[in-house]
Amino acid sequence: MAFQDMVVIFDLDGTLVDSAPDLAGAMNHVLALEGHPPLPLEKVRSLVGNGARALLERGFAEYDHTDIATEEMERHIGTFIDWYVDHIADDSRPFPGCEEMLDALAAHGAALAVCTNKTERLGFALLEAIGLKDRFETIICRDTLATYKPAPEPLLECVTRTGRQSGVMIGDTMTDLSAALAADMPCLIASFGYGSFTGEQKKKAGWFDAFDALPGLLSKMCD
Ligand SMILES: O=C(O)COP(=O)(O)O
Ligand SMILES: [Mg+2]
Repeated sequence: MAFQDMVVIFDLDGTLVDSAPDLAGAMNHVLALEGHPPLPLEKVRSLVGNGARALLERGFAEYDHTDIATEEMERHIGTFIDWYVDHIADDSRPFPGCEEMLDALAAHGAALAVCTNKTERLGFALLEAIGLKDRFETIICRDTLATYKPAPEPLLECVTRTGRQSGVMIGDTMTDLSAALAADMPCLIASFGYGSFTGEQKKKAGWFDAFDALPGLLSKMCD
């Protein structure tokens, strides 16, 4: 496989972008309205990876606030999203070396894609706000297709849409690794991301500690 045959598919939260500060802001806004104290940033980081609903459910669960009625949860999600849209990149930034790494991969001829479990509304807004949106040939969000990660289809769709022969998933949580395994695609995990993995799960992915290592790792996969 050569770079020209490959689409490199990036997860967004916790992989390209350190978005936890603004996600924490939105979550703590909702929690405060319900009389709960704010959760620390480190805790929120560990809860990100499956979309807004799962994030809120996990946040409320930290206060043993479970069995929330569907209508009530929809209201919380609405409040969360309204706040988050207004603050989407107050403190969210690409992880160090992100732009340089994307430049290097593009220069090698790789196609670049995003596959995120954020909805299109939030995913596009975040990528636009941090100036990365135009770098990607295709962006697949949670509501772009009928299925979302950990289903394999969104990853396979990135390959189809870019017309490349194969894809490599770059992510930070088990959601990304499971999707890649289901799509029979190699997966590299950012150690600086938000995921947690068992020893067995760790062995199923390649790992990198900083973006400057990524072009070299991918180039080895091309050999
Ligand atoms: O917003 C989330 O919870 C997940 O988003 P990601 O798929 O880009 O990590
Ligand atoms: Mg992620």
